[in-house]
Amino acid sequence: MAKNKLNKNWLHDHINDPYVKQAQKDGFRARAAYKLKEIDEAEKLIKQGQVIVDLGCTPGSWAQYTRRKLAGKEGGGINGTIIGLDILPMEPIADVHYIQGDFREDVVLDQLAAVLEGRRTDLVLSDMAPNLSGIPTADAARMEHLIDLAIEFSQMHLKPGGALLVKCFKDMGFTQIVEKFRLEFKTVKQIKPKASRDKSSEIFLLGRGLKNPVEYKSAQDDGAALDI
Ligand SMILES: C[S@@+](CC[C@H](N)C(=O)[O-])C[C@H]1O[C@@H](n2cnc3c(N)ncnc32)[C@H](O)[C@@H]1O
Repeated sequence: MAKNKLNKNWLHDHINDPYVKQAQKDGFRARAAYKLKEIDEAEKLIKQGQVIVDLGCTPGSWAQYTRRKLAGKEGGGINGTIIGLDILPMEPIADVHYIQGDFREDVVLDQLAAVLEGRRTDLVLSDMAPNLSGIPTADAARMEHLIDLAIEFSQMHLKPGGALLVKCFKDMGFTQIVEKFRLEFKTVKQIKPKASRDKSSEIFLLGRGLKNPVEYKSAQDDGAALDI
């Protein structure tokens, strides 16, 4: 199909999408908020007082939803901690600690660890998706790499009873990713929320309860890069 026609079809679908309209009404920056809302309502993931890490947070609709769930009744601050991370800049959201950086870099992992100050998290969310090259094997490898890193991060920073929710694509190394989840988590669930477009192969994996939590060590703790 010609590129112009594809763009027109996308625009038509976008304008008529009920979740896009709802997001505008509810003040969410993206329709993606409803994917997290649906999963959260079914799985009871987000609770007051939690420490939550939101990987790939820009433009911020998951962080907005999470913030609303942790907000106090009187509309003051939040009861809990939200840390968002993305390569791209994000317009600030009150009470959300935002870090700009690439999750694949050790220095960024150390920044996240510094903000956590030794606290283990209750919930790690990852809606990260790599820039696609159009080469299926390369794209699957990039997706798998991001999810491997999210699993490693969870082993080091999740509470033993915590949960990791990641976005996957059925046509991007999905079987291997499910296997890895089963190795690392006590329960694993596949979830396709209604807000996730039918024609997309997008699916979410929810892992609960770590089988092999490990202690966090920064690259510097390993003595890897000292130049003195
Ligand atoms: C689908 S968007 C996330 C939408 C977000 N959950 C929301 O509700 O607004 C995916 C995000 O993942 C980010 N991303 C992709 N690779 C990343 C990486 N290596 N490190 C950090 N962020 C990354 C992208 O920049 C993009 O903003």
